[in-house]
Amino acid sequence: MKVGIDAIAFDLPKIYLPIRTLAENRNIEFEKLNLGLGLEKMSFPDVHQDVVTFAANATLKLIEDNTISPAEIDRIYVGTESGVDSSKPVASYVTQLLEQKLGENTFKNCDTLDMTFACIGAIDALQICLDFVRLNPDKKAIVIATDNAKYDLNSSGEYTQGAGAIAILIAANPRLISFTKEVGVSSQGVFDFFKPRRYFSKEEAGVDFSLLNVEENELSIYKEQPVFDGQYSNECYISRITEAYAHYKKVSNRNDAVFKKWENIIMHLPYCFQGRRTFVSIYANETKTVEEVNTKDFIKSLSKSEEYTNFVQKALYPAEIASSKIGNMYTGSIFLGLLSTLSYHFKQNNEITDKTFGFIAYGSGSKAKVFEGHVEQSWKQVFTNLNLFETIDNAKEIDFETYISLHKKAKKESVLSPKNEFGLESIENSNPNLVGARYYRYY
Ligand SMILES: CC(=O)CC(=O)SCCNC(=O)CCNC(=O)[C@H](O)C(C)(C)COP(=O)(O)OP(=O)(O)OC[C@H]1O[C@@H](n2cnc3c(N)ncnc32)[C@H](O)[C@@H]1OP(=O)(O)O
Repeated sequence: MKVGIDAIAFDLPKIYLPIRTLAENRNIEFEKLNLGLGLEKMSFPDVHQDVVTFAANATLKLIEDNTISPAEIDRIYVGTESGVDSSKPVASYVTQLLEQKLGENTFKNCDTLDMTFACIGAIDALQICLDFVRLNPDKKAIVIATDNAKYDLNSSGEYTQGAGAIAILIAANPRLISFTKEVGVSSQGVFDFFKPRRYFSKEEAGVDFSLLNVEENELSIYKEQPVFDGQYSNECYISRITEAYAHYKKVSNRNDAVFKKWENIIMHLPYCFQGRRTFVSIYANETKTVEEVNTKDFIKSLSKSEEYTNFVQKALYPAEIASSKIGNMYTGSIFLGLLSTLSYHFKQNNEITDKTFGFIAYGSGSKAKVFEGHVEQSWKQVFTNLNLFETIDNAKEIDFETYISLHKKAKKESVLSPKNEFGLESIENSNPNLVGARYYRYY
């Protein structure tokens, strides 16, 4: 029996800052960001948007566009590293919101959960749900990847920002992608990118917690932006992925260059060109002699060669298209790559049924996973009304001042008023039993 992704939906920010605008204001060469890292636009959440609204909107679309009966859904598992609460999961906000539209108690018997392991949390959720359906073929699960990839102003992560959610339906005999069981894994505990809990005095926190009965230094917050070392995080990404690829060959009992069977390679993309800049090591190990690979600057020159550029254009480019215009989505990034790749083939009218995709996931902290998926016969049916590229191209450009005021949360009015979507309405600050509760509604 095949198990995998039966349907997919997304919700993305509707506003963006051109990378050229950011480059000009930060005094960074635009060519470095555009030609060197592949960046074109940076999507940014509006005032009423957060990881909850992205997740709820994507899931509502998934359910409505695919006429899924909510009663069929046994699990809703969310992968996120930017939750809005340290205890109450995003999943519980999502079911609460969906019930506003779909009816009270719709998800009463549905198992809901958040999973966090930086950018790989939604892949972990996917694999747990795949196993669940393998054991219970008559049941279905929804996995949601939702995040706001927000970095400090003026940091080297600033130009890689992005946000949004992707929701997928996991089922037996899927229409889109079926997955084989083998998974290559590599993990190592490191501090390449993390979001530590920090303790604050009431004054430092700068928030009115007067209703809470707290002592000095009892307030702790997670900063939305990570602590990170960019170049070290790149090294960890490359090491874990190379190791997970080797492990994948071991667990799947293969000695050949497995990537050669992959029509496309769908990687976690923290920015557009990270995949191509990394995969060159695996490409070299699999296709060149040890002497060549160990020659000084060999990998660097291979990465610029016509041979490798042609390979990138065929295998990796389709997943990069959306990334260059959205930015990082943390957990959602690998699923955006899948959407982008399938949308590309749909637009080109390519026949890719039965083709194999290689999936390469990474989460800081750190862990990588490598596995394979096969394109199912009815994939085009799912893509008929998805319009990913059109949706991205319809986003509204914002200017630098608007971006800064959104980043600093100084802007109070949405750039684009919410319409036909869930939006954040208010945050409780008067009832002591509910301080900090977030209220949303369908606009
Ligand atoms: C965060 C996650 O989601 C989890 C992860 O994956 S961790 C791994 C990735 N880490 C991150 O994304 C953390 C946040 N990002 C960052 O800190 C930084 O963006 C980064 C470390 C990823 C990149 O650092 P950077 O200093 O901006 O860029 P750098 O590594 O020097 O590369 C610049 C590229 O532009 C090229 N370049 C520079 N000037 C150029 C020009 N004028 N024209 C063309 N190309 C140019 C350089 O040659 C280089 O490309 P190659 O190495 O392929 O030759």
